[in-house]
Amino acid sequence: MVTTTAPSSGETEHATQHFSHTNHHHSPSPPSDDGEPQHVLILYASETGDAQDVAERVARAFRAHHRRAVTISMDAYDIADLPHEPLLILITSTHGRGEPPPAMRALWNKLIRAGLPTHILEDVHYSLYGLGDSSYERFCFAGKMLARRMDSLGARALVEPAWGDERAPDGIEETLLPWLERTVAAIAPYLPGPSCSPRPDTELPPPIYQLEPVEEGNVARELDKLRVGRPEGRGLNAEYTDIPSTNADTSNSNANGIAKSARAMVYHPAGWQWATLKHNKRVTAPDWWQDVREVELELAPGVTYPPGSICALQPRCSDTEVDTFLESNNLEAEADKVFIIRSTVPDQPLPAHLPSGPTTLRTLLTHHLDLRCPPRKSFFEWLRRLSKDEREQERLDEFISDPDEIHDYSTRPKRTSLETLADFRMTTLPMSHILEILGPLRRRQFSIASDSDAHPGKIQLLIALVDYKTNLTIPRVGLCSSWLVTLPEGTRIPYTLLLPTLMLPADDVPVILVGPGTGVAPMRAFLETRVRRGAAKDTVLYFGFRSRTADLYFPHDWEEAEAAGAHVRLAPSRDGKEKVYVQDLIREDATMINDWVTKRGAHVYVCGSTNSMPRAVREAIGWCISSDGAGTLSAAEAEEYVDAMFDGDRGGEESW
Ligand SMILES: Cc1cc2nc3c(=O)[nH]c(=O)nc-3n(C[C@H](O)[C@H](O)[C@H](O)COP(=O)(O)O)c2cc1C
Repeated sequence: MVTTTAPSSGETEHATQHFSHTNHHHSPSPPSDDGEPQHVLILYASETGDAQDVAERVARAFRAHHRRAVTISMDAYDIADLPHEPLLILITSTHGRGEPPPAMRALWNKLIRAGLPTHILEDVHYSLYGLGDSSYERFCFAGKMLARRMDSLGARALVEPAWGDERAPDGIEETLLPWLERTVAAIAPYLPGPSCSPRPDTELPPPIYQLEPVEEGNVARELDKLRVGRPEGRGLNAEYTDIPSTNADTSNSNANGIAKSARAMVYHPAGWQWATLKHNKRVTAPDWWQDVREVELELAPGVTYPPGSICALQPRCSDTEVDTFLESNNLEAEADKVFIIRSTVPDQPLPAHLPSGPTTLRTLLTHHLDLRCPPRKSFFEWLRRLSKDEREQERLDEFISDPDEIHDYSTRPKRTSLETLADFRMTTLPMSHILEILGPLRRRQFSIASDSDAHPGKIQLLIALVDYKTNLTIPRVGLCSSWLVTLPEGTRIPYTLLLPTLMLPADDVPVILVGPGTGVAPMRAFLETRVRRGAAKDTVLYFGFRSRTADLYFPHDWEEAEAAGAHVRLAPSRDGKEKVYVQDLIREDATMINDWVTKRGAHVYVCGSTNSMPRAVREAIGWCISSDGAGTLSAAEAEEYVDAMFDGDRGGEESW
């Protein structure tokens, strides 16, 4: 919402400061002596890894054509360089309700400032690919907005933008391949390189990372280099932090001294902090099908956060899975050797998920790389390049040529990369390419369930242990939640805070909060804030759950909020003869809802783990304000009214 609004005129003043014409020294591609571009720059914004995977595939396509390509996440890019990028590829997904992924937000907010000269990007030639899901109302909206803004600032599209739809029968491949072909054909001729035929897809390319060994005596010195004078901005945006002893991983008794010193460090990107796990208690009944945890983290003194903030946690892979990987790829002897990762591609900074100081393969597999992610097409392409077994090659060719095969084999049953490797046991991953083949271990985001002032120095979360069955024999469990539930109290864990996408209005404006299941987490934070600010009587919470004895979270808080004057409406769907849902209770309160919405400008926030619930809530509110309920509007007018609330800033939805 905030990120997609039009620029306000108040921002005009400093708008051009972000696009310094003289600031060339950050440029990843200083023009060569004759001014020709040396590489194509691929800027991507990705939250769950798809757009990053596409960016790397695009870079490999250019390299296969003997052209240089540099990939940088948008949040690690200095926008001052943008006007000086002659050849640019932009790749972004869309999140929220048609919003840019967090990695695009800073760049986007600068791009939409009013007062930017309309020719500021006139030297930029670009090609753009957006990823999305057509079941969302605003399909590929972030990519579409970005393309429009690039054009309005004078940039020239070399190729028509294309949109990848994960719902399409062939997924994104349907549009990606033709777009990629056109993009390479349009851009490669401007880049230096031989005109010989491209490297075949099945040939292993030279590695883009070099693993430079570090001698035992130099580990501390290399770490100091990182600590002292750590440069700001892109490139070295990581730091090392000693893991407190409760977190020390002592499972590998073979580890030598060097390995231990490196393993005692866990990298975390700039902006991450450490918290102590204070509580991790199950709040669903012991015999209930779902294990939901109330988790409390204690923060460093002085850390506060606005209501509605999100807490991101970096999970870790289990020692057993890491050992399985090492063993099946014959890499046990390499596991604890210390090295520094260097990029072999000129101007290519290390991506944020890779540590810029000494590390080991074991550390990388535990904290940085994802062994659980269902393999994408690029993973099968890598296996095909590495495979020497004819039968496996045939099977891999089937996967590569038919997106349906990948969907049935990995996406739908959520087969992990590790399990896939076990199926292709004749093919092993070499140390030289592992960092390219395995994607980043992604942070997981949780809505904070507490108000910062009501719980000073604490973050409370409500986390459901994700486990479900597919057609695979071993049940699937979520990496982050399964890791969290094993942690003893007192464990130190890294976290970062993301700003809210839903924001409370002024205290005299009524607020309607709707949160079934664990979707109640941010609603509980909002309710606490409103009670603390004396706005309880103008706040109503609708909380849906199955049964009072099984999954009624935070029961005492609801009593306290009611005592303070708030309206708390509980909807247990299985306790009575008739099922009760949040939307039923909203209809029961038609008079109040109509008054609050149509006369007092109420805001509505909805959060939950289903796609149909937000629509049902909108319909219920529409009914309340229509002449069928307690209002005066026709059904069509009421629907339009509610949609306008959500399109503007009076409504917010978060679903997953
Ligand atoms: C919470 C959530 C919200 C999403 N919202 C939208 C949306 O509004 N429009 C859209 O086209 N795609 C939407 N998507 C689909 C993503 O854009 C798509 O899954 C994409 O492949 C993710 O790429 P990434 O992993 O690089 O972030 C959403 C996905 C999630 C998980």
